[in-house]
Amino acid sequence: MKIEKSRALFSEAQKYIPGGVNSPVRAFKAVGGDPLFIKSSKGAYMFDEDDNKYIDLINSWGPMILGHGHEGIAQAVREAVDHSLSFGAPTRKEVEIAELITHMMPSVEKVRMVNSGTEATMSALRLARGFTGRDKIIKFEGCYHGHGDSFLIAAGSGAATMGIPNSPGVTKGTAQDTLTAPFNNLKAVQDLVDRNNGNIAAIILEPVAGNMGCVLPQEGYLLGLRDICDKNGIVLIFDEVMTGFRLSKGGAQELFGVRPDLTTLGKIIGGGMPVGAYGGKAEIMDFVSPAGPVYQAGTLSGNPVAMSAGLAMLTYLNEHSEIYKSLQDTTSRIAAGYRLSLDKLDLKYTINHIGSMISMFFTDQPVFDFDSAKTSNTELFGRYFRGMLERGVYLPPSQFETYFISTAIDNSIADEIIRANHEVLEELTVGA
Ligand SMILES: Cc1ncc(COP(=O)(O)O)c(C=O)c1O
Ligand SMILES: N[C@H](C=O)CCC(=O)O
Repeated sequence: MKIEKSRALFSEAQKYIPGGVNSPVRAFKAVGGDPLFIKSSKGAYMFDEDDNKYIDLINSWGPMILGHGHEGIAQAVREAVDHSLSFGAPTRKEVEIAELITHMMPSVEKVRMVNSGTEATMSALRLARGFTGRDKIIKFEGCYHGHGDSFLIAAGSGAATMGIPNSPGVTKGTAQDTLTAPFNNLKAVQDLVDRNNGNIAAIILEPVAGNMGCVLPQEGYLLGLRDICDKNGIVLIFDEVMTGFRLSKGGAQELFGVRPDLTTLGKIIGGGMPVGAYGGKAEIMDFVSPAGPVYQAGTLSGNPVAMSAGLAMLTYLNEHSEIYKSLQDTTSRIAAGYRLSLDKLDLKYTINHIGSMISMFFTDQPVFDFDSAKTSNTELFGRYFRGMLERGVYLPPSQFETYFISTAIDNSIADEIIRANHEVLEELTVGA
């Protein structure tokens, strides 16, 4: 594979950008080799600066549910740009998208737009604290909620990949207000709540974790958390930055039938543009300024171009809910193909999947929390990643991420992925 142009760009990039990238996981540090510089994308594919073509299983870390360059979204952006890039004043599109979000996700009675998932979770947390008058929060080991200080404790995603789940720079004062528990362990949460009686403002989680690889909630887990929150006056926050409008029209909360108090949303509601949002019960949301006392603001929040892209995307999803079944079928086809290869090669790796999210862990243990995710052989994952890349399949460059399937991946592309997976596993097995 020729990647001279990407290599040259990476070497230039390192002179001006820390580590040569604008988000750590992109640097390929966990998998080895040089990162690829991407020039364009269309449908299921991305093209790098050296004109190599890849089936994209990152899909911009989630938002490209409809694949790259969806015409409806692109057209909405073109039209918005013709009107303005930004006003810093209210617009009709903000009202329309807010109304649509509350329709698609009924637990969200009111919603505030921000510019990223990080902003959404930081703001939701401040709101939960302001609303309850309490300081402490509970998050789960291996869950990632962006890079806000309160969340860089036992964090997944890039923080886990870089081996810095607890980042320097977070003050002891902040860290002590973040309590952590293992995912899928209700007893651990109950113990924390009992030991910190009346001091917990919020429990925040990814209802399906995507940032330690794909990890599903066990039967009754989300309902159990709902119950603990109800009994203790704690605000339950579902971070649906990855799962909202991806796992179903109404997100993971619809799929599992559990209603959080607040929900955080991100990249998906911008159709790929930089957007985030937090919303939930009107009673809580009315604590946000200027309706209430909890301050939160943003010059570019509700940006008209981003709102137009998001509105086009959500409108499409709302009107085409049949895509969720087809995404699930494609993902199941890939999982079944992978399992067949594992059987043929007598390998016992673990595959977790739901809807259009899927991960393979290089471990024979079931993966249900961060500790079990960490039993995966990450060095082997690195070799697997490189093998897949050489065969034109671009996976997230870390074991602690999820692959995202888009509607642009049809059965024949899914079969290409399955074939590449088989070849690479066979090669790794022979080479072992
Ligand atoms: C579940 C979750 N929450 C929050 C974030 C933070 O979003 P952003 O990277 O847009 O700040 C991410 C992704 O990075 C995420 O996956
Ligand atoms: N897992 C993260 C987002 O969902 C990865 C994106 C990033 O950190 O750049």
